Amino acid sequence: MTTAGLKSAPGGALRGTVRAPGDKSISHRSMILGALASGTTTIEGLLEGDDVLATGRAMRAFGARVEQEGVGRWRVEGKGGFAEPTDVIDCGNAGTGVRLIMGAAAGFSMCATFTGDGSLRGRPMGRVLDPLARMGATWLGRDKGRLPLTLKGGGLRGLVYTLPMASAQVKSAVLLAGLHAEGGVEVIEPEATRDHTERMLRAFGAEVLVEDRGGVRHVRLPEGQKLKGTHVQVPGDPSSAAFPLVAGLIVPGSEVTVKGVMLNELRTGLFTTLQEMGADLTISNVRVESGEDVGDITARHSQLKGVVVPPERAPAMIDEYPILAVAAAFADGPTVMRGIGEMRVKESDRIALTAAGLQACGVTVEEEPEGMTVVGTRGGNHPVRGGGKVITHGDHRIAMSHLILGLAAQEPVEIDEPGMIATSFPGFVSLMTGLGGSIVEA
Ligand SMILES: O=C(O)C1=C[C@@H](OP(=O)(O)O)[C@@H](O)[C@H](O)C1
Ligand SMILES: C=C(OP(=O)(O)O)C(=O)O
Repeated sequence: MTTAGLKSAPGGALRGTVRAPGDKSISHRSMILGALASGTTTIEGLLEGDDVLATGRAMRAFGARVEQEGVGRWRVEGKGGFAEPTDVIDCGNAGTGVRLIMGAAAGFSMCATFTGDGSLRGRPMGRVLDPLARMGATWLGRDKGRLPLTLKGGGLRGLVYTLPMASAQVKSAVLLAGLHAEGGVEVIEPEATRDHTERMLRAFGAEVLVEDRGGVRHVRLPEGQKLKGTHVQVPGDPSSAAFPLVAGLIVPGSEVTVKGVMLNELRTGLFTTLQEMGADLTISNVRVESGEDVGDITARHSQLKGVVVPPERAPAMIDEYPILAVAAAFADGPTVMRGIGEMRVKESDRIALTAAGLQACGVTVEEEPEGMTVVGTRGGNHPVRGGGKVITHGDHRIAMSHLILGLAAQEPVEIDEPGMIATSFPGFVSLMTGLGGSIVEA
């Protein structure tokens, strides 16, 4: 892990074709469902980022055999359930990992103690502990359900649960617990969130019933579902593809293609928003891989204009607002982002850090409790200054977003802590330098 900072500098156009790394959400789920299932699950294209590797180690601790067979190729031998772990489960930096694993573990009559890094220990776990407790699980831990905590599961009853916030992690925790709950579970989503758990549960042989009732999704998992190992082809991660694609849009003269990007519409809100801003983004070669639409996306340098992002689009692009804010800095006029309070409880307070990072680079940003407005500098007329030293608080997306900004600004941009980039996008620096970007140790 690099300890020095990193610096990105403006230079020539970015050009080339790259492959998106495996999707993080699907990679976590392939490990967890593989471990819960009976028999063999083979995975291709797994994201070998630190978050997913921590989930793989956790699955071993719960009794599964998890082996790497090649680059991105893994085999999970599930035992049809979890066995009690003999040590603390450390989920590292991964909210997705710990929340989904707690849901899965709650189904079994055993105790498991969970922890994570400093960032994860500060994030709210009550959002999954509340529904799990209603199902009959118990837990002991710090105030407000922060990690570390011990969860005791087993003997769960069914639950009909309306999500109090748009969170695929909470939905997934309830569904995974529901695999071993009397009467099954139903999750009601007033705002649709990424549906990978539903799709993948089906691929592992479970019956999942999804109904849209007046714009509200009802996801029902009937009692008694059994999972069987399967093959998972992990598609490219749109949240990671966002970085080289936005770089292609804001660095003059650029043309960047990212191949194999998942196009699930509950994940592609950023691309829709960029197109509304006037981005030259073209999608080609659309095909279906493991039940998900996948395509190749080409971004050409574009003069963007500011837009109002519909708040209801937030769940489909929640991790992409920091990089959208960077694109918005290069646009003509303000870009208004609202309904994004969830950004404050990610790896960092992403509204505060995005605003602070952009302000350090000479961009005007107005912060709101659940939103922010980035005032674009009208591209060539008033270029983005850059030159900031950005505090990332160990947040990978804050780090990558500001490094992208530095490739298109007038002065280099420095970030303090690049090590965490490996949680979601271990090849980020080499991929960007391969396209012609200048990113070096600070
Ligand atoms: O389910 C998932 O894989 C994820 C859901 C989102 O979190 P929330 O469920 O907290 O919105 C997202 O931010 C995270 O990166 C991955
Ligand atoms: C929020 C994120 O991940 P997680 O919640 O899994 O830590 C992310 O990757 O941007």
